[in-house]
Amino acid sequence: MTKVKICGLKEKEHVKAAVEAGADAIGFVFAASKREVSIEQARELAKEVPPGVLKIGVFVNPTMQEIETAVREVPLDFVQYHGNETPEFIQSNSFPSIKALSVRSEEDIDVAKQFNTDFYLFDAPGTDYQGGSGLTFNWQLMQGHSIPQEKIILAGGLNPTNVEDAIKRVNPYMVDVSSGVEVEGRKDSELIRAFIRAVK
Ligand SMILES: O=C(O)c1ccccc1NCC(=O)[C@H](O)[C@H](O)COP(=O)(O)O
Repeated sequence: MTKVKICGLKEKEHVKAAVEAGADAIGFVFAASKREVSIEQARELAKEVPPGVLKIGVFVNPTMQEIETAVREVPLDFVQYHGNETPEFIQSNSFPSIKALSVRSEEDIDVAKQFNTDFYLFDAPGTDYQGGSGLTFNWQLMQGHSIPQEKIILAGGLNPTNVEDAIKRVNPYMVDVSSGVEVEGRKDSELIRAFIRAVK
């Protein structure tokens, strides 16, 4: 069954709603964004996440020190690189990793092969921030690549209505959502539940 990551959580009630509804991963954004949280906030939110649900820290061009501090203090299970990090930078540490790639063309999907990471998160290009735009990209571009399906996380503009179709077309290991479970810029517990229901 396709796994689900609910990203950009800032409030305990939404972390609880996601966990209770069966989320497999929770994302905390440590980058310039309306969804940004501090290490202290994330540490408090993480207390609501039981073992078995992954805690993923989202970073944009972080320093190694920033990553190490967050991994230790929250603590995090995965580091999601959502900026222009190089393959060498990502490989210079041993943290489980996800490399986010903005998809405009088939070539953008091939870029994944340069990175030795646990997962690739294919996303629409950012608008206001580096991610979390709420826009979809052309899923047709995900046909015919040679990336192992079990390494693919699909993101970008997913919501309770379109996620079933997205899964049928792309067959990802995991889907990721942020804007699609928000109302007026704030997470919504009912939409979180509806999204997870639609996936499962
Ligand atoms: O969500 C953000 O605000 C964000 C800001 C800066 C870098 C990454 C960010 N989000 C990363 C994610 O994993 C989002 O869930 C992903 O981009 C999908 O977002 P959406 O299209 O809003 O569902």
